[in-house]
Amino acid sequence: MSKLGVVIVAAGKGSRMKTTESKQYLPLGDRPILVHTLQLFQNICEVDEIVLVTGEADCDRCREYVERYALDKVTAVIAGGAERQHSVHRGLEKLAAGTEWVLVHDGVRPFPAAGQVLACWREAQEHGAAVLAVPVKDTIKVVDDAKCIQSTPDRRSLWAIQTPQAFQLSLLLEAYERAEREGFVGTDDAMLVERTGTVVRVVEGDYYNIKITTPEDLPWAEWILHNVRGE
Ligand SMILES: Nc1ccn([C@@H]2O[C@H](COP(=O)(O)OP(=O)(O)OP(=O)(O)O)[C@@H](O)[C@H]2O)c(=O)n1
Ligand SMILES: C[C@](O)(CO)[C@H](O)COP(=O)(O)O
Repeated sequence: MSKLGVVIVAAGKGSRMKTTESKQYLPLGDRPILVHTLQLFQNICEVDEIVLVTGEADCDRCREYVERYALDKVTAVIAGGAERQHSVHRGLEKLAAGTEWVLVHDGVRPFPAAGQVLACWREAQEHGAAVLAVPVKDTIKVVDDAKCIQSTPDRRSLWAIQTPQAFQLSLLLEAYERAEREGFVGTDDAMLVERTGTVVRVVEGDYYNIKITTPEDLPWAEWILHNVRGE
């Protein structure tokens, strides 16, 4: 039976949110944003294990959440690193022996649809690596430091990449170890796999799977919680 592990990263400072409390702990409905995310993966029966990576100072508080919300798939709460990539790497190394597949997910994305999470995993099972994404709606342009437009990529080829990102664990660990050896730091996990020559597939998700990043995202998240995810 292939074991599926999830690494949820929540060790960032949330600086763009401009709050003293790190954004992953801000309330969404009656509980922290991070708890919603943890509960979503807890409730996917195919998930065998969850490793939570958070700030050093927040490990005890997260262990309390694990107890309070009966998150019994959380097998470890560990401290992250300076960059998201470092946090993910620490989480990967904590997964149980025998874990064949891994989903890497942002703790501040509480709304992926469970069916789409599983579709992403199925695609990775077939091809080794897959990510959830949505077609961009705006025209995207490359702009230089002087704020002058340099080019306009064809919008039909542009996708906004989300998480979870799904991988065969051995493939992702190899990519992480190579990136570390070469001093490469990317902004998502797929980048590290792409640079090894492995093709990463996209699975179309939905626009509700937002990454809560700036203050404007908070009322939108409350709306999604009450009007889409049915709380
Ligand atoms: N060193 C880091 C940086 C980020 N993350 C996590 O990666 C996810 C996506 O990162 P982002 O939205 O950029 O969060 P922050 O880095 O906290 O935000 P900011 O860039 O505004 O500081 C978040 O769940 C964040 O907690 C992490 O675990 N470790
Ligand atoms: C991983 C990610 O959510 C994919 O869109 C995004 O790259 C995270 O970026 P951040 O700056 O760490 O939020």
